[in-house]
Amino acid sequence: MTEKPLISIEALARRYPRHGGGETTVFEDVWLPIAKGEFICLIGHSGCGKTTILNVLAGLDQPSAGVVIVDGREIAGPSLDRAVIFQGHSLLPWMSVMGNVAFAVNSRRPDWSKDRVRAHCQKYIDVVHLTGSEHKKPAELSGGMKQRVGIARALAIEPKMLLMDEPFSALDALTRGSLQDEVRRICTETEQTVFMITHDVDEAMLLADKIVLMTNGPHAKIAEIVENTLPKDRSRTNIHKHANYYALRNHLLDFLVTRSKAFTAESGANGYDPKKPPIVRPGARPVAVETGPPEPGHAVSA
Ligand SMILES: Nc1ncnc2c1ncn2[C@@H]1O[C@H](COP(=O)(O)OP(=O)(O)OP(=O)(O)O)[C@@H](O)[C@H]1O
Repeated sequence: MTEKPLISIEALARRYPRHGGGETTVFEDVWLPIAKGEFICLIGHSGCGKTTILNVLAGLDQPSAGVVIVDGREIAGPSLDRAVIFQGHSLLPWMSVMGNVAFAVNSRRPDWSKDRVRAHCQKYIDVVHLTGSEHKKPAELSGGMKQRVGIARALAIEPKMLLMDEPFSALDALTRGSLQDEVRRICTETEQTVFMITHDVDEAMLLADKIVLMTNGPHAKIAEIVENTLPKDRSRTNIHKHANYYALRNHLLDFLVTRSKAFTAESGANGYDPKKPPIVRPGARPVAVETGPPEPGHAVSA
């Protein structure tokens, strides 16, 4: 990354006191630059600290060491610059769809007129295809529709960064698929910067520009940053037809099944530097070699 990142996670660590004395280091030495408009998915086994990192980015948790810099400033607490979409939709049950979105927009733009807020909210309600349901209360909506309201609400405050913690995991497969497509379309169109946690390799391959792989905890770290080598115009229906699909998928699965456990030994042999985790492009030809047919397997660059 040559330009200055929008967000910079630097030397982040989280420790908790251990029963009986001492402390447990969940993760440490986590470094990650995130460029404006980038869609990042974080993948790692349960307990490696993904949600904790997201909470630190949101300003809802304090790191034990390290900082998060957004637009050149260290973050200190929550901000409407960083909107969070959780697994549960956390809507205000007594308010309509419009009311829920407007509530957030009013907090962000207290100087806006009622009409301006309404028009702005309507734009995002339309974007998530909830036109016609503006007056409905959460109890009248399906799980997928509620999640759409959560997405519209987060997007409507036009945050610098959208944070999502497994936002689709509680949905049925059909709803999940169509919402994934919508989120991808919206984030691409609006150049939204996104940091998302998922356990789903296929979801990460569809949505992310970069897939950040974490080693198992305790003492978890970023093992690799995997660049998505599939074309930008990918969709759920054509993604598996691309030549890089299996190289990318197999690389991610191999990491999760095998390499995430043995990473300490592997990294010791390879001169791993947590400040600059290796950048991997499965299926792509090595960046320095621009002639000849694409290489099989995957290329690695530091
Ligand atoms: N308040 C706390 N006190 C002690 N330990 C905690 C506390 N909060 C979290 N932890 C521990 O920190 C570790 C990381 O938790 P976190 O929820 O961030 O992991 P995760 O990678 O998001 O897991 P999952 O994929 O299961 O959601 C866990 O082992 C958890 O037990």
